[in-house]
Amino acid sequence: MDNFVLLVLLFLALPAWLLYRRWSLRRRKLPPGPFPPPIIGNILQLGQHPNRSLAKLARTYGPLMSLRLGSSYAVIVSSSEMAKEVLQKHDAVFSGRAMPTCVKVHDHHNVSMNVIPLGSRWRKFRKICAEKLFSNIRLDGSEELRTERLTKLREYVRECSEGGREMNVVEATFVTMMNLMWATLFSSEMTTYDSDASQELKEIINGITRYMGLPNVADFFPIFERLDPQGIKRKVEFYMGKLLAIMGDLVEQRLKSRRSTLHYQKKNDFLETLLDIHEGGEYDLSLKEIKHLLTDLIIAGADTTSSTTEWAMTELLLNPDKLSKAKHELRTIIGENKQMRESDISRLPYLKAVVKEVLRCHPPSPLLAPHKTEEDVELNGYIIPKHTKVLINVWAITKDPTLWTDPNSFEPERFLDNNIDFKGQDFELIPFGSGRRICPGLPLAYRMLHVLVATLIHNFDWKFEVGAEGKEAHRTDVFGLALQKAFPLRATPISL
Ligand code: HEM
Repeated sequence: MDNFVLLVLLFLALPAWLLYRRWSLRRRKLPPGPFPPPIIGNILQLGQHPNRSLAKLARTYGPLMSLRLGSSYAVIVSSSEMAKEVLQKHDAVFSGRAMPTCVKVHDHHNVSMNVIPLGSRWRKFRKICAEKLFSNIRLDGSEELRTERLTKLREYVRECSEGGREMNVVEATFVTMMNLMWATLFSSEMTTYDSDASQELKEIINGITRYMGLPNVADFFPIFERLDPQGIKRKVEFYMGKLLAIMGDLVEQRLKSRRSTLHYQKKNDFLETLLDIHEGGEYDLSLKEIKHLLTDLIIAGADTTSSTTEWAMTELLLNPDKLSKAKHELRTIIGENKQMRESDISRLPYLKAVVKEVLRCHPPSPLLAPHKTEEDVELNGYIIPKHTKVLINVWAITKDPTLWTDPNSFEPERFLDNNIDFKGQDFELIPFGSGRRICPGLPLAYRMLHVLVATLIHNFDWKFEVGAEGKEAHRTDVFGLALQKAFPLRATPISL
């Protein structure tokens, strides 16, 4: 066929295709959306900051919007009312997971709680998390382990202060957060500040989260899945392999100690609980499932918690009046030179408001994790077909001027005279999601976020220069698995 005939065919096919699309849209009453150019659809409209681009498109097409991303169809939810419909009223239908191609490595896609569909295995993981890992009793039991790690953070900040050293806040919070997680999971210390081990672990976790967060051609066009043209799956396979091997070693060592030590003293951590379940009869939990579950908890908890703490410090340093209020509250209620405990959180309304406001301004998962419909469902007069990818634009909701006065300014005070919380009931603030797929680590993240921020400000002032680039440059973010700061925060602590 020569080029001319091909051109004529294309010329004739395009209007026919447009007519067909209009007809099928009308017939199926899909939500409205921007026109999808042939083949690529609306991919290019996602841009570098999909949360912002989608929020802008939603201003034209409404809170329930259709997009064609390559060969897949997606619906974007952009208002608190629609989020409530999706995550509360029709939760069961919308709680499937759109499986990213890159997690199909080391059999993770068949075992990982983060990506497997609702079903008996997923329910088992969620029950174990809720009852055995993240219940208040369990978390109270492991608090001492976390307090020790916070004391080390305090010592490290003091050392920086005595040496007049500038601190890279995200490095320090990452190490502390990893140590808090490691303490809770394994009652051991993973890394020390400025050490090679901390760099290696950071590289592995950053590698996984960076590559998982990249837009992948193979997700838009499944025919490229095997080819993996951007090499994303190969990279995730490499880093995931390393993390699974670390988990495997920890599990093996613990099993060995449990079996070889005569008067073995049980530890107060998640791994001990998981191995007790594995050896007892309450749930059928294999060693493979334990390794993948631990890997999931680390991947899901790492960047989200440390980047939120970095954002909190950034906003407090950019708003010294808010920093003074938070510090004053800590020093009057907890006392000078004392370390706050997790049980003190409820006595610190301003600190709680700071954490809420940070999660509102900088939700770490701005589109949550992609959901998927399990069957056809009617919503707001439209039909959402089975297997539709559903993105909930939490970022758009937290910047909605009809819900929030002056939504772009950092105002913890907005939370002082109401009970709005981020635990999944108030749909204007759902950084952890809501419904069946709500973040299971929320109770641990809640504790860690408050005590991390408190430890950094309670007994320290901070020398921080905004610089010629201006305040807004410090608020620039990079879209990925977690919404990270574009430039790391550096500031010098001064002991009080
Ligand atoms: C600031 C901290 C955190 C934020 C903002 C956050 C947010 C989220 C979000 C938005 C989701 C997806 C919800 C959805 O699909 O609708 C999620 C899922 C998840 N999170 Fe978190 N998370 C945080 C910390 C943690 C921690 C500390 C852990 C564990 C130690 C954790 C474990 C998980 C897991 C396992 C899932 C997958 C659940 C499932 O698909 O059933 N997260 N998280």
